[in-house]
Amino acid sequence: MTDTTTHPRAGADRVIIFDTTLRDGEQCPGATMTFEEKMAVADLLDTMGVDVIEAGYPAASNGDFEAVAEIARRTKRAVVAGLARTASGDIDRAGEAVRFAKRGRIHTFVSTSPVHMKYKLQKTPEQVLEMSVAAVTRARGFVDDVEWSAEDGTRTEIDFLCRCVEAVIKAGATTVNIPDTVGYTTPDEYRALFRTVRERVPNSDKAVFSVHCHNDLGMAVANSLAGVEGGARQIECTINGIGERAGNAALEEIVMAMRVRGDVYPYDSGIESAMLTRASKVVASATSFPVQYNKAIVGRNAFAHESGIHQDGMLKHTQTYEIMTPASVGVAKTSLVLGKHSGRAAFRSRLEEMGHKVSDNQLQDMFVRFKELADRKKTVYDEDIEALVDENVAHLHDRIRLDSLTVIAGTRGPQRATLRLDIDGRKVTEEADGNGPIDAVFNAIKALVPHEAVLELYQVHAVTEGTDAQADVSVRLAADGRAVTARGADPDTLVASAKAYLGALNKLQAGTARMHAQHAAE
Ligand SMILES: CC(=O)SCCNC(=O)CCNC(=O)[C@H](O)C(C)(C)COP(=O)(O)OP(=O)(O)OC[C@H]1O[C@@H](n2cnc3c(N)ncnc32)[C@H](O)[C@@H]1OP(=O)(O)O
Ligand SMILES: CC(C)C(=O)C(=O)O
Ligand SMILES: [Mg+2]
Repeated sequence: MTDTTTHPRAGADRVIIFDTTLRDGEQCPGATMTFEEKMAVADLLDTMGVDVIEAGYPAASNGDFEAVAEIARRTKRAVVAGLARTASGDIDRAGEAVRFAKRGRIHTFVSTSPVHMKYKLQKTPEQVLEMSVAAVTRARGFVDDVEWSAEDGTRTEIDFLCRCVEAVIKAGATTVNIPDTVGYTTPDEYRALFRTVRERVPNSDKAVFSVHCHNDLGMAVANSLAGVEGGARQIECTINGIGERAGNAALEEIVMAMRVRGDVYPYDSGIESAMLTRASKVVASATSFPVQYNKAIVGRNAFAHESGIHQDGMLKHTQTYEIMTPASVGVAKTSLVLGKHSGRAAFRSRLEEMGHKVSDNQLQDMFVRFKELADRKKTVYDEDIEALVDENVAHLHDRIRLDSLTVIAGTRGPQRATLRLDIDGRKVTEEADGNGPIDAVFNAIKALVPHEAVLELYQVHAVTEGTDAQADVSVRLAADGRAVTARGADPDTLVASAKAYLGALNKLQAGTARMHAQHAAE
C-alpha cells in the first residue's frame, strides 16, 4: 500500500502533467471563473508541481487574455500555455499573453478527422496540413515551446495523422498532442495509436507526445494511462475531471494511479499529492461545481466507511479496505461513519474516541437504541451518540420505562395519547386526552403513575440541524420541597418528552425511596 507518498518515486519514468482546468475545464457549461478565482487556482497548480498550466484561450476575450497574461507573470515554476486556433490572429494573441512568462508555450490546434475537416472547417486535408505548418511556424516566432494538437485525433485517418505530425515537428512543434476529443477511443486502441505514430513518423523523437482524453464513455483516465504506455510522456488533465461535456481525465486519479500502481505503471509525475484534496476544494468552490460524493481520490466518501464489516476490518488493519493512506492525498483521516449499516466494533470505537468506556451490557443496550435511531435518521452525529450515552447512564436504574407511545394530534382535537409503560417489568397501558399532544402524553403518564409532582420546566432543543434532528427535551418536576431535572432525546419530540418526564419521575421516586430507607434505618 502506498504510504504517505506525496513526492515522485525515484527511478520512475517522468511524465509531464499539463493541467487544463483553466481552459478545457472552464469550457464546461456553468464553470466560468472570475479573474481572482483563476489566479487562486493557477497559484495552487504551480505550488503543487503541475508542469504546464494551460491558463486559457487569449483570443477568446479580453478577460481571457488578461487572465493568461497575469498567470504568465506570476507563475514561478510551471510553463504557462495559451491556446490558439491555427488562425494568425489567435497565434498572435496567445504569443502576446505568454511572452510575460518565464517559460511560455503556444498551443495551437486544428481538427484532422474527416468529419471535422469536411463539415466544421470545410477544408481539405491538404489545407489543414498547410494551416498546421503555418501556425507552428508563426508560433515559433514568439516562443521556442510550441505544442500542436490534432483535434479529434482518435477519429483521424492514420496516414494523414502521420503526415501532419511529421510536418509540424519539422516546422518546430516541440510537443505533439493527439486528443481523444470526443471520448471515443479505448485503452488498447489509444496505446496502439501512439506506438504506430511514433514508429512511422521519422522525426518523432524530436517531440514529446501527449495524451488529452475526454470522459464520454468513462474511460478518460484509463485511456490516458494507455497512451503513456504507448510512448506519450505528457498527460493533459483537469482537477476534478471537469471539462467539455462529461469532462476530461481527472488529474488526481492519474497522479494516484501512477503512484499507487507503480508496479504496473513505471511512470510518475512531480505532483505533491498531499495537495490534491485542497486543489479539488479550491476548484469546486471557484467553479461552483460540486464534487460527487463517490468521486475517486477527492470525493468526500473516498476515505469513509459505513458498513459494519468494513469498519471492523479497518479497525483491525487499515489495508483491509484502503489502497492508499488518506494523508497521501491530503485528507486528515479515514472516517468511520456511523449509520444503519454499522456494527458494534465501530460503535464501541466511536464511544471510546468520545471518552466513554462502557461495559458489554451497556454497549449492547446502547447499540440496540443506536440501530433504532439510525433506521430513522439519515446521519447519526456525535451529538446523537452523546444523547444516547446520557440517557443510558441517567436511566440505568429506572423502574418506569417507556414501552410505546402513539399520539393523535392535529387541528381536530382532542389530542389523544396511548401510552404503554414497563413498571418494574409489568406492562400497563392508558389512554388520555389533553390540551395539545404533550399535555395528552403527560396526562397518560399521570394516570399510570399517580403523583403530586408539579411540572416546573419543559424545554425543547434540537440536538443537531435538519428536520430529522433529535429533539432534546428537559423536564423539571418538584415535589415535597425537592426538584429534579431529566432529559430525553428522540427524533420524535413527543417520545423525547415522555422519556424526559419519566426520567424526572424516576429520579423523584428513587430519591423518595432513599429517604424512606434512611428514615427506616434511623
Ligand atoms: C476541442 C476544443 O476544446 S477546441 C477549443 C474550444 N474553445 C473555445 O471555443 C472557447 C473560445 N472560443 C471563442 O471565444 C470563439 O469561438 C472564438 C473567439 C475562438 C471564435 O469566435 P468566432 O470568430 O465568432 O467563430 P465561431 O466560434 O462562431 O466559429 C469558429 C470558427 O473557427 C473555425 N475554426 C475552428 N477551429 C479552428 C482551428 N483550429 N483553426 C482555424 N479555424 C478554426 C471554424 O471553422 C469557424 O470558422 P467559420 O466562422 O469560418 O465557419
Ligand atoms: C484543443 C484540444 C486539445 C482539445 O481540447 C480537444 O481536442 O479536446
Ligand atoms: Mg479537450
